[in-house]
Amino acid sequence: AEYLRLPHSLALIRLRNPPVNALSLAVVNGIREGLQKAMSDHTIKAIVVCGANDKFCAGADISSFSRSSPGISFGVVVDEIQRYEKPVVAAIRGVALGGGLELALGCHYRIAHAEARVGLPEVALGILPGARGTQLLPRLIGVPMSLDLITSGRPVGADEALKLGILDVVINSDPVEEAVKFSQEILDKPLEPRRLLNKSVPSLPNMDSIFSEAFAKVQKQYPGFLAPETSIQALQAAVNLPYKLGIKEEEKLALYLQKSGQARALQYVFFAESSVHKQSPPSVASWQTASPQPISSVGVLGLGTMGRGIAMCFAKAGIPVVAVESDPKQLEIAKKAVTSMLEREASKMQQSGRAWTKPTLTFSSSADMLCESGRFGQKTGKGWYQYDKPLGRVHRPDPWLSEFLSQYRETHHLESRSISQEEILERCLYSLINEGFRILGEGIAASPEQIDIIYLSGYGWPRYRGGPMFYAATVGLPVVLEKLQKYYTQNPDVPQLEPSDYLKKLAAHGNPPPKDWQSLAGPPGSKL
Ligand SMILES: CCCCCC/C=C/CC(=O)SCCNC(=O)CCNC(=O)[C@H](O)C(C)(C)COP(=O)(O)OP(=O)(O)OC[C@H]1O[C@@H](n2cnc3c(N)ncnc32)[C@H](O)[C@@H]1OP(=O)(O)O
Repeated sequence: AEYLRLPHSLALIRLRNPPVNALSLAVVNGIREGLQKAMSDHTIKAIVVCGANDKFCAGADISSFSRSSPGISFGVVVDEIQRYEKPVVAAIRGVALGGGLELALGCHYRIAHAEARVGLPEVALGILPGARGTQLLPRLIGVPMSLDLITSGRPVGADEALKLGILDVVINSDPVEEAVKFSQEILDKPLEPRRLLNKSVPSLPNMDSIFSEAFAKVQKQYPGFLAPETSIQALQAAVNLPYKLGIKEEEKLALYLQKSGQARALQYVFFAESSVHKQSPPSVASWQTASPQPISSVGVLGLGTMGRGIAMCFAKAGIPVVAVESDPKQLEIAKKAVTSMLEREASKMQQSGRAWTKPTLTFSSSADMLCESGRFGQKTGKGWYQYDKPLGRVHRPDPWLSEFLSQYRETHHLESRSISQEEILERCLYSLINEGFRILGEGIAASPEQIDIIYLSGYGWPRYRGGPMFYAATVGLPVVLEKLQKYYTQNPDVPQLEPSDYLKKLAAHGNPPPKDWQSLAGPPGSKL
């Protein structure tokens, strides 16, 4: 941060850390030194805080989160500012987010440009506004709006922020110039009413129900996410405890979130999302040089209009298709439709004198066998389980199924054994992850981040787990490798379990983070 003496006995502290003036340790120290200088200089009467390059501050430097504990010591700076005996005015352009808004809340006044945006988006990173945000915001704008803004993390525009009371002045001109004029006008005004830490949270008669509704809302809206619920607990502390104890509770809850795997995963996702926008396919891949890959068989999930069309395309190309449809009615319709399409195709080809080779089109029989026995699942009260009643939801094991499975095993010469939840999870996930390593090694996927973002945005993978490749790094690559080796030895007929060379190469380096994988594993192959 830079310190400048301005005319009219004013000091200017300008945050400078491109591109978004994030709060690194150096920036925080700079702010503190600037403030101390201004306080000890008796010729300085007021201080304006602003950001360089048309941005106030986008909060803590997310890239350094793994090295420090964000928020905690910065809260002390925010309190110090409030207690200063000279007015401190925040001049906001661009964004004041996270720690950036907390800094502004510490200031005695906040002036912003009409196009500025302010907010506390910490929940999106798996943390909470831990530098006094959860304690100061409700003192300024009340509990209901603080709950809304903190649990959603949504930033608001300057006009809305003015209405809510977060900002004092919104202008269309330069906020620094405005703050300089404004500072001179408020020099004689008492600072005590501007110190949020000495205010109490506006009380409401129905506070308990406001909080219980907020808990219910976030559980429904963000299932599995820890940060929104934990933020509500911090806001409860703001209501129930004096400031001194409230900030201790905020610190405790912030630490709990920082240590959770969710924070690490969500911070990884923040950078992964921004990097996938910039990445192009691996350098070896190009539409000009790409050659088709051999396809030996195809699986189609779902036999609606699209699924049938896709199955037909492959069948017509002579590629074996396995199609799975769980809805028995849809399956019947699809079988008839596909058969008649194939027959039409065959007769067309016969008429044109071309040879017709019957394609292999196999429907999975397991669900059929149950349905053929009248077991349509919950709707008939029987399926893989028996239910309390048709359409009932309470299920219990069915002796009929044990008999069915034992016959099935006999027919297919399968040996029965119990499979733990752990094995199910590992075999499903690690084979998926293994495929991820394979396509990285082949140069088909540009980066682990790309695979992860596809899983987060396209396959409902929980954002707070960071995607399958990040998950592999969380578990540890040597562990993933060892487990795959074990399962492959037990199931040599399942090629998906054979550890990929790319994974082997990386695991030889221990457990490097995803961002280092490509440099460690060397250039990808050229399958594309
Ligand atoms: C020493 C400890 C101090 C502790 C202080 C107290 C702790 C408080 C907790 C927090 O503040 S958590 C952080 C809260 N802030 C955010 O979540 C903001 C995240 N950023 C954004 O929403 C957007 O980036 C933006 C600021 C609205 C700008 O969006 P725009 O579309 O204009 O640009 P981008 O491409 O997104 O970003 C440009 C560039 O900047 C990097 N970046 C953005 N924010 C941060 C950040 N907070 N920390 C580090 N880096 C940040 C972003 O990754 C881009 O970088 P690139 O290299 O160009 O890809």
